[in-house]
Amino acid sequence: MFSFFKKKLRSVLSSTPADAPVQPEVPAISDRSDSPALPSPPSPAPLKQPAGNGGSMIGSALVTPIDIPTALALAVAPERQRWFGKLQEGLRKTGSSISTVFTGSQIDEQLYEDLETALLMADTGVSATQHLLADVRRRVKEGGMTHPVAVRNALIESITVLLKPLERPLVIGEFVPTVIMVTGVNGAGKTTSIGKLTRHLANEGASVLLAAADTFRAAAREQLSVWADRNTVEIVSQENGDPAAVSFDAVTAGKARGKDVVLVDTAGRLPTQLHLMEELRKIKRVVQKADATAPHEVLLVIDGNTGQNALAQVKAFDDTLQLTGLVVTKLDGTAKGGVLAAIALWARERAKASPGLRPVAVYFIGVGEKLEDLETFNAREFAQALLG
Ligand SMILES: Nc1nc2c(ncn2[C@@H]2O[C@H](COP(=O)(O)OP(=O)(O)OP(=O)(O)O)[C@@H](O)[C@H]2O)c(=O)[nH]1
Repeated sequence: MFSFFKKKLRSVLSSTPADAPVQPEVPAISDRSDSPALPSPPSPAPLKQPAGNGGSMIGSALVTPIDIPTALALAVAPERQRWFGKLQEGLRKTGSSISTVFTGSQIDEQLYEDLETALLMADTGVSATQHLLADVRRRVKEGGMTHPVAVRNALIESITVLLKPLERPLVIGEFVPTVIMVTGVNGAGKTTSIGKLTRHLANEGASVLLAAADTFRAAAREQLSVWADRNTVEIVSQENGDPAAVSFDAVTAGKARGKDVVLVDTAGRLPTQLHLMEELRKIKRVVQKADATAPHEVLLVIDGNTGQNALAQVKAFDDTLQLTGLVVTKLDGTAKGGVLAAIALWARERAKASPGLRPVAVYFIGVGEKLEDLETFNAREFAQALLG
């Protein structure tokens, strides 16, 4: 069983740099009742009460508890095996054309040519395709392999090794609150993913404050609320307000109320909309003003179905914001799942070119619209599901 989040003790981590590599196997938030996983929240600061609506004011923003119908019972965490089945099913379109390459009886140049074509068709991109081909050839040679099935296994290894650096758990608890800024193009799955994350966090006992910095779309707040858990989630919103001001107010409120997590939902935008990209930069800057250590995560949600276009988004948003992580949605039914390999190669080159930057992780991947359709990313599992 995989934990959805990794928790860290603030005291333990005070000697650890924020960008230090994360070590695996730390207890999950779910065992917080047995361990001092998350520091006790400080006493909430008194908040200004607005007249007559039951909410409270943080700066100019109204903070109101979200009312969720009780019929929405908390979902039980899915078994990983069931998830693997879903992932395999979701990646079938991408994987099946690659797998047919290995149905012959010998390893020859034709096989490598077919593999190259299949990887390119899966939107792996030229560089990652060349990288994988060279690595597979080396493995085949060094291993003295003679049967195409062995090439398939070599490819699983090559993909696993390439993707491995992207595999890192999202850490909650090192900072209180952990401020997570979520960005992406319109329709990538931001609000849905934030909703799922919120629900998982709430299920594990973490208190969450949502900043509705998507001030364009009124429905975004309602969309979030159906995922949220009664009493553990509050939302800071401001109709037609300034997204940076909403974010500032939310982080301030999160600190005052000792929330475990503040999730900042931003409006969708294209990297070509420069003024909107500048607005994201401003949100990040203003969040930093509210908490000098924040944002602790800057996530980009990408639609896996958009293949190489998703890679272009990653590069553009990273240039603007210095991303720390990705959520890759809509890997169900896509023929373009190879883009993960392209992202991994980009991340590797980024780490070489800018060793001072925090590496970009793929924290979660999504294969559908339900809560259980978003899970933590695991490199080997992904490679096996792809070619399984
Ligand atoms: N098939 C599939 N659909 C998904 C997945 N994740 C999200 N969706 C759907 O994608 C659509 C867009 O999702 P939203 O969460 O509204 O996207 P958004 O990025 O917040 O959109 P904007 O607020 O317009 O920027 C919705 O219909 C979601 O249900 C996924 O993993 N698989």
